Amino acid sequence: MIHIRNLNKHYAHRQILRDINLDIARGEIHGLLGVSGAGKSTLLRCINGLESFDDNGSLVINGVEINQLPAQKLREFRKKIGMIFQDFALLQRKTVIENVMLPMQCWRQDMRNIPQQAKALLKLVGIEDKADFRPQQLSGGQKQRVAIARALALEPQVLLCDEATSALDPVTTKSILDLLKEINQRLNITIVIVTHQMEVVKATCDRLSIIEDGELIATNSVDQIFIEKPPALQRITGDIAMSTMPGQVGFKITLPSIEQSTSILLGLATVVNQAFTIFYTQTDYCKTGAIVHYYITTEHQYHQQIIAYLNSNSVTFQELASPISAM
Ligand SMILES: Nc1ncnc2c1ncn2[C@@H]1O[C@H](COP(=O)(O)OP(=O)(O)OP(=O)(O)O)[C@@H](O)[C@H]1O
Repeated sequence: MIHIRNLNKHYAHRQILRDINLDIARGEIHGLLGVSGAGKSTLLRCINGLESFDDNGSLVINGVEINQLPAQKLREFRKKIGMIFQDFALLQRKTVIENVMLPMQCWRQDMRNIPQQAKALLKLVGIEDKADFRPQQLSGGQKQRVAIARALALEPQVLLCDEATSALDPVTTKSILDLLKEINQRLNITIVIVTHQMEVVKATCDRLSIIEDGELIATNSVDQIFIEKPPALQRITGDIAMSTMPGQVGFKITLPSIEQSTSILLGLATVVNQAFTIFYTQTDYCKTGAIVHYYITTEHQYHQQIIAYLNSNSVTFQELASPISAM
């Protein structure tokens, strides 16, 4: 659906995006995660055709190469891409339904059907009763629903979300994310979500890319990224470095479900004669289920048995730093 190859972007002499290569499948919800200034929004604007990029790069959406597309063709192409923003970008002097009708009026569709189509969109996003309100009479979540309805007005194939829930409280964020998932399922729209909120990615996205200083550092399914926790993700989450007590060995064990945890931990207890302690646990609730990270310590004599046991059960693990070996 979206194929990006060797995409570089400069502002004046400063390079903002570096050799981005990324494939996003039709119907996927893809997250772009990174710290502030990493280049997420710039990449989103390139996908939307709002920003140009270096000549040698390629960005193909639904079979159309958009690099250097003539202006009129680009305008036509952009009809198929909807976008929503953190600040909603609604016209304050127009009513809710007028905001939703605007893109259809601009593109001169059959004017008779427009009010009916706009009402259907408001129903889809759950605010048909607010059609005649003005944006300032709505809550943040309701405003974002209007923005989503307007973004869907031209029946886009792709919906781009730029920090769309960053200004919302957790409960409203969840309701907007649920709506995006419903739209993705019902309309089979490909969704790209730019965010710095880890919970948004976990709850909503199928796959995830991490951007750091303009470079795409990691791309994978969300659960695989949270199982592997590459250093780029740890830099965003600010994970604390755990170490063991002197004379002990420590491991971070990652298990892809709570059910699997029980059997692995029971097996581990047998291997070390029950002599281990779980001193910290952390759970990542992803769209596909819970990924649990256990931090354990045990006596040094069990070091090799634990490694053999974890390897034989294909468990993802990391050894924790030991103060003894560091001395
Ligand atoms: N129009 C512009 N002119 C010059 N530099 C720009 C422009 N737009 C963005 N930048 C720079 O490009 C870099 C990436 O910005 P971008 O907005 O893409 O980052 P981001 O990851 O989306 O950050 P945030 O999460 O804060 O929105 C930043 O250093 C920013 O200062």
